[in-house]
Amino acid sequence: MSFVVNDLSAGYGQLTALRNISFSIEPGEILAVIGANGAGKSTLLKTIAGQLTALTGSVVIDGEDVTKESANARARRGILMVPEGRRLFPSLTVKENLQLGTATGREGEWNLDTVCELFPLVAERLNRRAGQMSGGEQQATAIARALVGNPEVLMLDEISLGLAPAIVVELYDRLGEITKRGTTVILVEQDVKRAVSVADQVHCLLEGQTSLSGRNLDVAEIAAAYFGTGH
Ligand SMILES: Nc1ncnc2c1ncn2[C@@H]1O[C@H](COP(=O)(O)OP(=O)(O)OP(=O)(O)O)[C@@H](O)[C@H]1O
Repeated sequence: MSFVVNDLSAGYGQLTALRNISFSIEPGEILAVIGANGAGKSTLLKTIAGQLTALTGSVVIDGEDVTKESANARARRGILMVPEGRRLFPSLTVKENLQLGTATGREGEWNLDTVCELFPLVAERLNRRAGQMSGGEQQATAIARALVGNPEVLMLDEISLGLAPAIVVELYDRLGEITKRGTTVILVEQDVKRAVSVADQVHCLLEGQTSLSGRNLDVAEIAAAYFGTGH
């Protein structure tokens, strides 16, 4: 499955928050999107997911242009996002939250049993209300909820935000299990070192535009692009 973003722009009313972003990802690769607060990272993910309308450009999965499709239609194609802040239903149990993730109707390796194997801390808490769990447990549940929808492209928006370092390491450790099944991962991460350590490609945004992108970039170069001191 190929995934291409070409010349994508988006915004809010008068504000163009994202300008002319292009990249392509191979199956099973991880692309890290990095940039300072307000750089446009979440806007990029929301536009790919279809929650925001693209002003220019296209999102193409497996040769099919989905730019005009609704967010639900894209989810049925396997373009799924774990949003910043997780957005679980706090009064529902973990299991009920996971069951909502199957609404994509997609067949595949991921189901309640396999996500529980991947995240034992989710397995132990299936009957707990989501709102009663720790941030790390909620984040694992949010990722598991997206996985049961059997994504082709899994987008993760700042999964480490506000979590204890140990749980962040545990969550990142699981990414290999996800990509080895061919799922492509796009992750937004503020921690440049962590992003570089897991990603095959890095895409750096500065004020809505690409300041640097590619493979095998070094951390100093990325840091310069992140802060806009690279040129
Ligand atoms: N719902 C919205 N309405 C209006 N402007 C918005 C909205 N969401 C984001 N913006 C603006 O769009 C720009 C990009 O924001 P975005 O959330 O994509 O950045 P980000 O890189 O994800 O930052 P953060 O790390 O703070 O989440 C910012 O100037 C922001 O203020």
